[in-house]
Amino acid sequence: MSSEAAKKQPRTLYDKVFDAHVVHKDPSGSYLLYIDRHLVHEVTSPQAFEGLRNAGRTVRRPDCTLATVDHNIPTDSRKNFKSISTFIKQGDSRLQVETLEQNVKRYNIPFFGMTDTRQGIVHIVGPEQGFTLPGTTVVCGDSHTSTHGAFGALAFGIGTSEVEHVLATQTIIQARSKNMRIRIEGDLEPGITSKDLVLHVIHVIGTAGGTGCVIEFAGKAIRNLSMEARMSICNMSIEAGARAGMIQPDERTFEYVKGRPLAPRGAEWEKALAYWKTLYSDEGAKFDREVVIQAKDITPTVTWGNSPQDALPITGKVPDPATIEDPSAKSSCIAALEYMGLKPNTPLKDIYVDKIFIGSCTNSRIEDLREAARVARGHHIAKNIKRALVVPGSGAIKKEAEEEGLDKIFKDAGFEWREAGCSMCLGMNPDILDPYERCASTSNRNFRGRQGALSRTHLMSPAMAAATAILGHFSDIRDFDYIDSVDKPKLPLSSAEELERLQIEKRELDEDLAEPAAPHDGVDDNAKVAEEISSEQSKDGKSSGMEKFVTLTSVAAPLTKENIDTDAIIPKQFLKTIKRTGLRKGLFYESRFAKDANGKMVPTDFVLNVDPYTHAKILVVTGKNFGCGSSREHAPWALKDFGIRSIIAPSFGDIFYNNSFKNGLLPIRLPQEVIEKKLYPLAVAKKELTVDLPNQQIKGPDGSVLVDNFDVEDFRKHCLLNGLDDIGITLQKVKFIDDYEKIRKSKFSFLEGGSKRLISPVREVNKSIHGAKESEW
Ligand SMILES: CC(C)[C@H](C(=O)O)[C@@H](O)C(=O)O
Ligand code: SF4
Repeated sequence: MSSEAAKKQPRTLYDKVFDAHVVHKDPSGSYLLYIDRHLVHEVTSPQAFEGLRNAGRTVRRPDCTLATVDHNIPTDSRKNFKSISTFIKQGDSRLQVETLEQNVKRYNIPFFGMTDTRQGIVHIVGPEQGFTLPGTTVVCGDSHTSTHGAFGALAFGIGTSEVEHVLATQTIIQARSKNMRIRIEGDLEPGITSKDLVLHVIHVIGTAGGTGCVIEFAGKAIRNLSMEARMSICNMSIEAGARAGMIQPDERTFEYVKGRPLAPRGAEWEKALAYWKTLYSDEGAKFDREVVIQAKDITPTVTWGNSPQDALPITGKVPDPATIEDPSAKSSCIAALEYMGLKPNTPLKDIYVDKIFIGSCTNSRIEDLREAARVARGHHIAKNIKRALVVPGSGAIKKEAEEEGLDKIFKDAGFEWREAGCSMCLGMNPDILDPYERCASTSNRNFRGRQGALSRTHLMSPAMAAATAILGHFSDIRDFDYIDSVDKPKLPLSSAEELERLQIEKRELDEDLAEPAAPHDGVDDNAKVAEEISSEQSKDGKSSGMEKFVTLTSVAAPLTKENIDTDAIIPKQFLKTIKRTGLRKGLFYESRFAKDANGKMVPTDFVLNVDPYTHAKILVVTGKNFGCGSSREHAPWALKDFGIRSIIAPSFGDIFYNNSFKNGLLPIRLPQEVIEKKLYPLAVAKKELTVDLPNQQIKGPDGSVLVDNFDVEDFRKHCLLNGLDDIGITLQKVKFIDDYEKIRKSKFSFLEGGSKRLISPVREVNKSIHGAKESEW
């Protein structure tokens, strides 16, 4: 079929955006895609800039790039801010922030630093500035880049090697994903938010439900949502395992974009609009998978376990493992309940918490803060709440909220009103939970240790988190006593009798779950660990480059868990490095080390601590979705540092899978039963396996072929066998990139200029973002 004929076939929204960005199709089937918008933050970029520098390369399109700091920065008031060196107390955090500042200066990249009102979480800032536009390709070294799909953009997270690739070439090497559509039919019931919707979806399809797919969210309930709500949904498509989430752009989208500082204007706006209106899935377009959900089935939803799919209606009870038949689901449930300190069958409404976090790239937009403030108005946080943080997603949102008086409502109610950043979403800054503390959080991940070592996170909407702060325990937001006027007397929160009953139950539960003395693995320990890493790191500063992979023979360490996320492979405190090496110690840190009676970290009996697996070069994992979650390339770096070169599992998180190849690691997908029957028993028996890449075979200790013709894309195989650097290969195709840019300049002229149209630096902005005159920026 000619490519013209192919284009006339009905296409999905994803296909259309993908096709419009193809720079070159390799005979092996992989594509080189042009990237319109590249967002950069301090955690995943230092090694990329370093690689660029070492290779003598430069940034191809600073005007298509926009940088900000978000993960590491303290959220304390910046009123007395003098300099980064005095403001950021944690040395490793400071180094990452300062390194980004140096890099943006060196490469002339538009940047929102700590004194700029526009600074904020990278996924809040892009849309807010009009940098994110419909139909564009958007990437960032961050898994929640999927957020920008709410505009009908193809937006996905990438690893640090890919960040380097985009900086150098403005392109990325991609395979086509599958098309999946999730239709939410009908209307949401009153009180139900986009967060409830997306948690419900993930519960239905599972955290691996979207693996290998780009999900288009459609249906009446989606069309009726605001842009903020659509962003929250696309944001969490990564938690459903998808490469990206997308929503067809419509009048609401155009209305949101119009007038933003970087949005096209005048004739360019009209040209853009005409194009954006062609961005929808054609009648008859083929979806590889369709899921239909009735909006009326969605209730206020909270999570109880350590995976976003562990979500239940607030009217429900903590699950009882005794009722679960599937052995691996049963054991996951038992482990999650133990970690979360929950008893089976406890009504969710009876769960008390210690801290509240309202923030993150999922739920820190103005609409979220308005919802939470409506709940907080006229009330006060309950006595058992030790801290309740409200962290706006950006300086601009903070300012807008203050203009509306939301900060006052929160402060009067006992909440802390903080400065913009990622904050307690993953606690790379000082905002963390202490061990065993329980938090009602509006963020997106409830992984073990995510908000601090041994922390317990429950995900929910901003309104539900605010109500939890007021009542001290979870509650059904549909029953909440809103005080719409502050003059109205405060309503009793719960009857005295009920409160007493809940408190007695909580005491009983606490006694039942009497825990060992809490090890404190907070900031101080993190700083210590980071110091150790720096001293381990190689001094030459070179990127580790790409090692050849041909054949590999080794014992294989067996792992049985499913959904092993990259937070578990390498926890957040190890991300504060500006090097790619020295991460061996951090690998599976929370599983490999625990405090002994004297508070000293000692090795556990985790498989990689047990001989001969201490020398294993292969991991055999029986559970699906290995490496899901965050895009941190530190996960394959740590595996490689430990000596692991190949991971065999039924499925992988997409970004982890990509990142592995970029570092000379070979991830192999095999059916679960093949792994369980043929490879796992040999791994447990400490026998050697051989991975033979040229022949795509796995052999047993006697040389017999156990797996023949395992799947690996030709291009990736070629690169691994020859130790080839992707960037070098792409730069050989620079003529195709030049040609694409010529066409882009005329066809998509409204994308030209990009971030370079920002006026910077800006210290004070007087108007709300929407409607501000360009000259004010
Ligand atoms: C630091 C970054 C790599 C990471 C991500 O990719 O998601 C972070 O934002 C997170 O939420 O865990
Ligand atoms: S998920 Fe959390 S840590 Fe990651 S970008 Fe969003 S706010 Fe930041």
